[in-house]
Amino acid sequence: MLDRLKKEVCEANRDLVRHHLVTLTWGNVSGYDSDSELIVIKPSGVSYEELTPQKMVVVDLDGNSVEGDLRPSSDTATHMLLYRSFIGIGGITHTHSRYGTVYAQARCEIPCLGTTHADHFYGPVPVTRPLTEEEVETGYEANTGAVIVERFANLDPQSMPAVLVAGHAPFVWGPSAKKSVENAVALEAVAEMALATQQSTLQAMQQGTHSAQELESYVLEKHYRRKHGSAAYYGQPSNSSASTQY
Ligand SMILES: O=C(CO)[C@@H](O)[C@@H](O)COP(=O)(O)O
Repeated sequence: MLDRLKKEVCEANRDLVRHHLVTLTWGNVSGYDSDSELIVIKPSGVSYEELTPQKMVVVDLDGNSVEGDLRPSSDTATHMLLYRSFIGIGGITHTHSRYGTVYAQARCEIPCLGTTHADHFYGPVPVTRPLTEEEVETGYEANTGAVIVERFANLDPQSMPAVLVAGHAPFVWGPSAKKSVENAVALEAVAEMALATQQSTLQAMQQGTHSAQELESYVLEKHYRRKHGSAAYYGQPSNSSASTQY
């Protein structure tokens, strides 16, 4: 059952290492099959090198184990809530990638400072509020999902396929497990560039004479729409990234 998805999710998890997005086992990828309403997710604490499609864990949207001998990722309840809330997403990647996590720990959104960012994310990458002590004690992982969903009350998860959980790290999604990893790669790249941009102007910012310049909204609009939606014209006609919504 779900053999193709298990293979894709296994490869997507292994790709986290290839893209230098994880240290030790600090990250996980899942994929969602909308027909069966089942989630395939990395087993908790297992090294990426050891992963095989057979070791992937299958759970339903209530967290019941459906297949697999290993315990699923400790973040499974967060993934479950995102699949329930952001209808249409097919993959989720959670990492502690360095620059994305620096912004999450600073509890700062990643500002949209240039077209590299605008090509991929339609505006600043948002940061959640911190969880309360009660939320941590009464269902930490599910409540991590809840603060993400709360933050997206006025945001579109299609045009903004990423979030920073305050004091924690990024969660990124997409139409498939593979695409969610690609979005995590993009997030890390724009976070690194934004930090370098902000640091290079830091002295002037401290003196109050300069601040990092946010990208003009019309350039953001142009770059995002070149790659996303019905008016997209980036890439080749058969290239799905030209019409991909996430
Ligand atoms: O966020 C964290 C740790 O802070 C976890 O995502 C990370 O260690 C991965 O956990 P799993 O091995 O997927 O259970």
